[in-house]
Amino acid sequence: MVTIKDIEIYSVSDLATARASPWASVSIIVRVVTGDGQVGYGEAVPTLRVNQVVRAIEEVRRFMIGKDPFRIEYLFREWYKHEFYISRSFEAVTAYSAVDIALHDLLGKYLSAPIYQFMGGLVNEKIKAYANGWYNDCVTPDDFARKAKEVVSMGFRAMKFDPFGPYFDQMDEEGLEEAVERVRAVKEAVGKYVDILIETHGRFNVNTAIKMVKAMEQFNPLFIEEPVHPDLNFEGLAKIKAVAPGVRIAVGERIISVEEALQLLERGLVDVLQPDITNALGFTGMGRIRALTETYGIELAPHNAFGPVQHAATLQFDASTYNLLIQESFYEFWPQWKRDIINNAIKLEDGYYRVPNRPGLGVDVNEKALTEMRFEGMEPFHEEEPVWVIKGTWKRYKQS
Ligand SMILES: O=C(O)C(=O)CC(O)[C@H](O)CO
Ligand SMILES: [Mg+2]
Repeated sequence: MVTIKDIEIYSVSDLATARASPWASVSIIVRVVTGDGQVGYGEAVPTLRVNQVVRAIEEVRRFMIGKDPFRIEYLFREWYKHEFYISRSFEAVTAYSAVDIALHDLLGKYLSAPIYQFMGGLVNEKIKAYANGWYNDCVTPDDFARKAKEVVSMGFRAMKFDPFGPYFDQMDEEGLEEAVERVRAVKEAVGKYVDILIETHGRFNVNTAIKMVKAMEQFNPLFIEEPVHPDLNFEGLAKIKAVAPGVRIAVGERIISVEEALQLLERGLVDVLQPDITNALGFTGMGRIRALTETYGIELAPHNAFGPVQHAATLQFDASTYNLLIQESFYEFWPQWKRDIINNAIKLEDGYYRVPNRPGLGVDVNEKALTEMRFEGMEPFHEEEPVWVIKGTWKRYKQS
């Protein structure tokens, strides 16, 4: 019988080159090794949790060693039985998600099949992507317009950005005006047929979010994301739906269970769900969430903001997903060290990624990079600019 011999955990970074994405300036990669020498890779969420997540993966490792890696559903159920807080703990969930991704990678390698083959088979050979991480240091509308044009020239037909500068909870009239001007500049720069997606990062209280959504409706965004604070704010989302029923609302990057997805869906408050394979229980959780969204007639736009193993895993999931709207990608805007973690990059062609059809995740992890880039400790913390924004954008450009 094939058994799990070890789970190696690699925190990797080169803080000197941390660019647009402070929350992902460290990548947490797991490497599951079997007794007969095969390896599978997974990835976990770092966002100001690196040390805690590494400890949580060590706990999953304690349970996994000696087990049969192919009993994927059984292993999840067994760990669910032991891990008392798995329905409540982000750290417990991202730790398990990373290992679940690696188990699928392993299974694919043993079966000589890409993961999409046993997630339902190939539905989409090419995945439409939207760019994120492209607008670091953009402050004025001109800054945004210039970079947006560069994004289009790379082939992207869709892009997401957060135009809200340094506002949190509330936003005054000047703040709203600045945000509207930034969005208008991007829309004019990219033209009618390139989609714009407005990121809010769960910043606003309900009253502010309502004003914001009404002001942004004129730009026909593909969706507006996390318009209110992210604590499953059903009442807030309901008020937004009531005043702007035609605006598509996306949420879900922070959900950690299928049950949380259900709570959003059954209330009819969400138009696009954004589960993340690294914090929604890996392929096991994503498959269940996908079935739910199909039942409710909701589209998926998986969140994908951390690293290259997540990127490859998400594309495998997308390949077998019929109700896929669009796929987020930071890949083109990552620093080189992060791109180097994968040897055979998945290239963007006219705004689409072609899904690799090689076994497992379909990519080769650069093991040398994992050891050379080893990093101990947490990501940088910045008093003025929260870790979750694109670097250099927590600013106003008008001085009142
Ligand atoms: O990619 C997104 O949609 C984000 O919101 C990016 C982040 O700030 C990130 O996910 C924080 O962990
Ligand atoms: Mg987001």
